[in-house]
Amino acid sequence: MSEQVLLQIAGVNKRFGGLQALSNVSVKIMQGQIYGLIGPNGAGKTTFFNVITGLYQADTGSFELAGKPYSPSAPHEVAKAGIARTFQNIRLFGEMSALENVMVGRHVRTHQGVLGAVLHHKAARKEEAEIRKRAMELLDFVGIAQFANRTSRYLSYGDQRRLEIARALATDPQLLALDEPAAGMNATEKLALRELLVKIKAEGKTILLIEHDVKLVMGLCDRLTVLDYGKPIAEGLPADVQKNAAVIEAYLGGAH
Ligand SMILES: Nc1ncnc2c1ncn2[C@@H]1O[C@H](COP(=O)(O)OP(=O)(O)OP(=O)(O)O)[C@@H](O)[C@H]1O
Repeated sequence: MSEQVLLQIAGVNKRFGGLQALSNVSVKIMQGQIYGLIGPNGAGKTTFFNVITGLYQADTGSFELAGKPYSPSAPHEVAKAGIARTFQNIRLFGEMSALENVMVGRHVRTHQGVLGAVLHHKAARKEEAEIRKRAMELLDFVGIAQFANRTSRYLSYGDQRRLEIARALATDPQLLALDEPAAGMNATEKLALRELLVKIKAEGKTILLIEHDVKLVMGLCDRLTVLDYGKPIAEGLPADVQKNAAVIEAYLGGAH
């Protein structure tokens, strides 16, 4: 199988006042990989996600997705370019049904404007039916089709996380960026999440994963980068990173 680079990011710096939150961070993620980003609290992982998804502007850095430069200047532009993300703190539309949440995600890829939808043009109606169908398929794919019509805030925590992933997948992303998807999950939910991520990978998607659960990261990721105080201190295969002295010192040897 010929390996292709999907995401290449080089030389990212980001400063908040006196704090250098990211120092010369670079990653190269190959198509179809699950790539992990780990590090102790405050290491800069979420800041890096926010930079690559357009929520924060980097001070420096170059960004390439599938061989094309992209400019992470605004979240909707990033979604159009083919990156979808979830958040550390779940951000669903709580009063909307599970199905509606996924349909909203799908709208990034649709053609009829808001006006078409409002006026219920024939083409808009047809597109809406297609969106609904695809959204149902995605709910089924993540394993919560039976809750399609349930108001999303009444879903269990694990199912809300699955719903967030379904909504992100609805944009047909080339890269799915997950910010601590296992946070707050019990062991059974984590196991199910792991299976879901393996299934998403099997569909040919590329995943960038921030995760605190080291066992999950080590078992799932093809490669990973470790950040500490905003600096990359190791990069490579999980088995090698696990043995790296700087990593053990900074992270694995501590709370884990
Ligand atoms: N908007 C901001 N303004 C000022 N400082 C910020 C901002 N966002 C993040 N920081 C700081 O940047 C550093 C990196 O934070 P970040 O949230 O990226 O770390 P993290 O690795 O994701 O941590 P955690 O594992 O706890 O989520 C921290 O010191 C944090 O306080």
